[in-house]
Amino acid sequence: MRTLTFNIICSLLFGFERGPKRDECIDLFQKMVAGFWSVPVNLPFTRYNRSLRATARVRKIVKNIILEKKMQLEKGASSHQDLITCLLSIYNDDNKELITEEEIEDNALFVMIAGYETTSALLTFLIRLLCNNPVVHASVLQEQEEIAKNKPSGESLTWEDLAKMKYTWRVAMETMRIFPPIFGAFRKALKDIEYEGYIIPKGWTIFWVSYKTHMNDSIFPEPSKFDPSRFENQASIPPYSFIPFGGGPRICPGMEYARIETLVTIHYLITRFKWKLCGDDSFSRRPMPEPSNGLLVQITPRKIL
Ligand code: HEM
Repeated sequence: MRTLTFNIICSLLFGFERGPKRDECIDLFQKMVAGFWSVPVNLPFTRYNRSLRATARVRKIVKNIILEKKMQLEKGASSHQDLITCLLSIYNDDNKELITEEEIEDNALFVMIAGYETTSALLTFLIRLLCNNPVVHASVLQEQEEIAKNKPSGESLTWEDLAKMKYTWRVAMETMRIFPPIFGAFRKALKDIEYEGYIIPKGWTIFWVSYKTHMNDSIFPEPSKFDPSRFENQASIPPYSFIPFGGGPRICPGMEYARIETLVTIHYLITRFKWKLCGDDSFSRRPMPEPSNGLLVQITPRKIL
């Protein structure tokens, strides 16, 4: 799933298509991300050191992509090909580039990271859940087959089709409630806040934890039960209580992208394949939730409608 989300983000956001360069990049990228949560000891044999070296090479690749795009733009290519060409084409009133190449490089890397392990964690846990829960699997399959059978063979999914995937998205939301890919983030208290008898002074840094809120039984009754129907009436869920994507002005800007990526992937997976779990079912957080020994599945093609 990580390879899939990485490839999607590369081709959609950077116009970086299939090929040996992209394959090299995913390998480097995995080494880079592995070092984010390592002890920062910079010696040749450490994970941290491998991550630093991989980061330098990924940066070089992204820098070259930016230069290539810049040349294409100078030759009259469209400024709306991908994220990089859009960022390169933002000018100030004096017709000067508003964002430096270094900033574009940083943004490109940040978006790659933010959209890589998050959606892949959601997809992995959805695949696991669909194995373990035949009733939910049957309902998702029914919804997706209904959409597939009304399309001429080979026609891509449309926005209208995505809007029809209501049950599938409720299953994804319930999956994120129980296994939020990001377990929390930092905020700064703008004023003194009283919380359950404690004062959090203005200026303090707060770490909000989505899992705790999602498991609060006064908001989500029987919180350990997997029940997608709790999202049928979303107006009944109090604001800032379902927060897999965070909230407020810094809410995840990739939320819609993640929804589309998830729905499209599940559509093709469930209508074309059957799968069953082969390995053990345990998982841990490192810090993303992930199956402890990978999610081993046996996958077989289904008869396509
Ligand atoms: C299931 C998938 C995803 C989940 C659960 C998720 C979750 C989150 C969360 C919890 C935050 C912090 C929000 C806050 O502080 O309030 C965040 C921020 C962010 N996400 Fe996502 N995300 C997902 C997918 C993506 C994708 C696909 C992209 C890009 C294509 C993306 C780009 C970002 C960026 C750029 C930020 C930083 C926003 C800022 O600081 O202003 N995310 N995400």
